[in-house]
Parts: sequence; C-alpha cells; structure tokens
Amino acid sequence: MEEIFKRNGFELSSNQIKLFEIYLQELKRWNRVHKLTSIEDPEEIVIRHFVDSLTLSWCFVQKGIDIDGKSVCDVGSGAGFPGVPLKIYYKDKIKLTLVESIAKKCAFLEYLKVKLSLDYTVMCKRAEQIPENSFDIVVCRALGKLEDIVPMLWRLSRQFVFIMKGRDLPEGYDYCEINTHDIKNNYILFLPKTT
Ligand SMILES: C[S@@+](CC[C@H](N)C(=O)[O-])C[C@H]1O[C@@H](n2cnc3c(N)ncnc32)[C@H](O)[C@@H]1O
Repeated sequence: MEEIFKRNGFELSSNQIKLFEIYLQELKRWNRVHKLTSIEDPEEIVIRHFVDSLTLSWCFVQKGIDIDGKSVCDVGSGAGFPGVPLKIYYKDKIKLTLVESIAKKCAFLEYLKVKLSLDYTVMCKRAEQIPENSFDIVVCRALGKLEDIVPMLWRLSRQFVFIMKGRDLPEGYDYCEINTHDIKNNYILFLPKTT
C-alpha cells in the first residue's frame, strides 16, 4: 500500500499507513454484508478511494487555504470518502464532521472511528437538517447533481466548498485539475464563499 501512495505523490508515516491498512480491512469485511462500496479489488480501493480522497489536500494548497484549525464537513460521506482519509492525513489539524443519512453507513463510520482511534463526529441525518454556516469548509464526492447540491453545501459553509467531480468539468466554476500516477484528469470544483 505504501508504494501506491508514494507513486501517487503521498509520503505517509508508518502510523498513517497502518491506519489505512485497518481501514481497508474493515471496508472489505463490512462490504461482504453491507455493500458499502462497489469497488472490491484492494488496489482499486486504495487508488480510487484513499488516494483520490487525499488529492483534495493538493487543491487546498493550490487555492492557498491554510487548513490548520478549520472545521471540515464531508457531506454524504458514505463509507468515509473523502473525510476519513483527510482525517488520517491531517490528524488533529482539522475538526472533522461526517454527514450521512443512511443508518448502516453511519454505523460503519462510528465503528471505524473507534477502530482507528480517530476523533471525528458523525451526524446521521440529512444535510438539509443541519443549521446554516455550521462549518468553515464543506467537501463532498459523488453526492448528486450540481444544481441540487451547490445550494445545500453553500448553506452549510462559512468559507469554502469543494466538490470532487471526477472527470466531469462543468463550465463556470473555479477548479483544481488533479493528475497523479493512477488518477488522470480529475477535477475538484472550488467555490469560495468569501468572494
Ligand atoms: C454515491 S454515495 C458517495 C459516498 C462517498 N462520498 C464516496 O464518494 O464514496 C452518496 C452518499 O451521500 C448520501 N447522501 C445523499 N444525499 C444526502 C443528504 N442530503 N444528506 C446526507 N447524506 C446524503 C447517501 O446516503 C450516500 O451514502
């Protein structure tokens, strides 16, 4: 696993690698019963879930955002992407909240939190039920159609919204383009609320 992170530009500590290994094991174990992700091949999970989630950190840097001390909310986190990999990466630098409306996915996120000894909050509800301006930064991946999700994410955020869009780049948005060894031409939309 370390080699996959390395070739994609992420030098992680042995403790971070250990946490990702436990995450992978638990994801595979829960997937047998609960079908949390359609990706089953371990290498694909590392690339398409773990590495892909971490590419958000490059977009923060590219857009000049100091993440230190920020509250970050991952809306529609599912099995924890991109929020949990970001928490493993940034550790106590960020205060992370995962918002997810499906109970079995929330149960996995709560279980994972204990298993990885990570400090994050799981809100098992719809994002629409959360008060506005609750978080500094709001992020999401594979959440839904832009016209539906932008107002919802915008409402929750005090400063910035990041939307991981994969290869699909809509017109009219500021964005980061992501290219790594294994991930090509991916886009992350950047919506600063302060401008
Ligand atoms: C396609 S999955 C993506 C999961 C994860 N972000 C990923 O990229 O693997 C979308 C997730 O968003 C959740 N979701 C969709 N709309 C939501 C809302 N309004 N509030 C909270 N969760 C929502 C769904 O339950 C689902 O788990």
